[in-house]
Amino acid sequence: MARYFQTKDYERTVPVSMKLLKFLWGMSQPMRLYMWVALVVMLLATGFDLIRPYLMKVAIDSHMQTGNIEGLAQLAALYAASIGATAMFSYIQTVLLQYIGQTIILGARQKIFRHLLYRPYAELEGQPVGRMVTRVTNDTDALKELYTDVIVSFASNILTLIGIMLVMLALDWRLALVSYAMLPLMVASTLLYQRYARLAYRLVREKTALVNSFVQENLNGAPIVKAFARFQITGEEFRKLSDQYLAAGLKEMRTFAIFRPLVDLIYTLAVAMVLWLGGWDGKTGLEIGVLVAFLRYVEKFFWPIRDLAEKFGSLQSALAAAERVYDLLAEEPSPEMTPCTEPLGTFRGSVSFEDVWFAYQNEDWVLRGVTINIEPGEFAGVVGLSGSGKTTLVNLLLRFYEPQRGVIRLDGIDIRDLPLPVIRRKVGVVFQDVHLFQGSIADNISLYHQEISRSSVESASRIASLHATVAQMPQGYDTLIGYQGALLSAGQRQLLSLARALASQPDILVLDEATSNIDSQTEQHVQEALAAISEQRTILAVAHRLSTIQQADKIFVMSRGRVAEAGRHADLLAKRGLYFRLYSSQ
Ligand SMILES: Nc1ncnc2c1ncn2[C@@H]1O[C@H](COP(=O)(O)OP(=O)(O)OP(=O)(O)O)[C@@H](O)[C@H]1O
Repeated sequence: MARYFQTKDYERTVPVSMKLLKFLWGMSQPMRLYMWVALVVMLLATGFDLIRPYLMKVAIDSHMQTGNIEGLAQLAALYAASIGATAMFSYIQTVLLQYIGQTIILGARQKIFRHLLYRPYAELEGQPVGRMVTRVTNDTDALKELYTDVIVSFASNILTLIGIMLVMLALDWRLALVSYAMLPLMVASTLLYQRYARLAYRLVREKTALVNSFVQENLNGAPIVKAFARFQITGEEFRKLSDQYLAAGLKEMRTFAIFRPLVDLIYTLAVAMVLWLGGWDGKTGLEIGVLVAFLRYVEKFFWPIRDLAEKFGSLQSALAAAERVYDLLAEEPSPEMTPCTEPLGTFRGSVSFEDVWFAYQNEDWVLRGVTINIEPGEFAGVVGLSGSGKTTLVNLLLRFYEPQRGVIRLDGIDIRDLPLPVIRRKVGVVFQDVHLFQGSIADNISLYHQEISRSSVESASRIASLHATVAQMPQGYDTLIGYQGALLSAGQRQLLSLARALASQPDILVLDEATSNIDSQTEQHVQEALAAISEQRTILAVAHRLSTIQQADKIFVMSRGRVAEAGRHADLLAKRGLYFRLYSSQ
């Protein structure tokens, strides 16, 4: 059975640390009063349920045997009332518990999502999106169960169990002791069940996350799947994952399926023992009503135990989810979490890299002592072969990563001393890969910033040479652009992304291959517009197409992480070095 679950990871039990309990207890804080009320309601529902076998005993022993029809009718009414009360309290209990769970988890889900967004860029970049989706959705759902299904019902089950044991003792202590004799058997099978149920459940969750990631990745990359006719391979890979998911699900089901009949078997044993002892005792005068009531209590006696065992599985999975959520939220907040209290002053716009060394991993240096100086209002170009480190410069300037050595300064201030929100607001960037959100053109330019008015959106769009295209659209700036801007051409998407960077009127504009998909005529317009605005702001443009940066005040030529050459277009051509070769090859 030990090899039943192969994955070692899942053989780990969740340590219920004080920290975790404190975290869970803390999350329930706003709902605590409701939880107490739910416990009372639950006990009332169970109490009305438990009273019925006793009413039956009274009916048989006191009324049927004496022929007291009136008493019997009264009892029948009481019996019916208790059924009604149980139903009513059960309903209230369900609604209340769901309300508690949903409310707690509403807050938790928002916290997790915000936290993920604020994680450092380097960390997010390496994560499969599907796994993060699972954290925000599935894990919070599992956590919800803790509040809807586990905590309160645990307390209620334990109290109910004690209640039943006491009632059984009061009815007939010998029969009670016989029933209790089944407890060790029950505990043993419960423990065994818990062990395998927990492993099975974790396996299912892990496979769920894998399936989610796979579906997400392949649907995002649908054009590649189609263009490279990867239907069959992708289908087969998904089939393998689904098979693993199915196998995990079936393991979980088998574990579950064994447990219930096992409990029934133990229960039947208990009934047989009670009947045997009751029958034997019957000769010495055990009232039939007591026996009937006792048998009902024995049945109910096993309910909370079975429920506890089953809920223990939920408890474990919820704890596993809680642990992941706790670990996630306990991570050091990224500097972006710290709200910016300083007023956003204006940069004059100088940018400098001073002997900057950077490696994404270990000692694989991508930048090797880069020194760049850009004066306020200058238009600087960065060129170089693919992989020479141009985009990395942009990533460092935005503090997506920190350099291992050297300093980057904005207006002479080390950017590590500048609050991130300040940098992000003052440096506008157009990325190589354009990402557009669902919504209209205007929404995508303003990114829902209230302070960016429709007229700012329009003027940014004019500078980006997008206005004429938008003006022709029936809904103008309110035109919906579809999922990831599917309804726009690649060039239009780039122009939109440029307009977005311009709309916030940054002091420093960074363009990473911002015009690579645009025709030369439109590019010419963009160049002129940029030249006009570059009088008030600094522009740093990374480009493959050298025509883009010919007018630049300075051009830096990158080669293998170093600045190999720097100067104006004409001077660099005259040098007949790397820039000349790049230029000649275009
Ligand atoms: N997130 C990352 N993790 C690890 N290595 C990376 C990462 N991003 C880039 N690199 C590596 O860093 C080097 C420089 O990449 P960078 O994107 O800065 O080049 P580039 O000059 O902008 O190239 P291109 O012109 O193709 O955009 C490359 O060798 C690349 O493999």
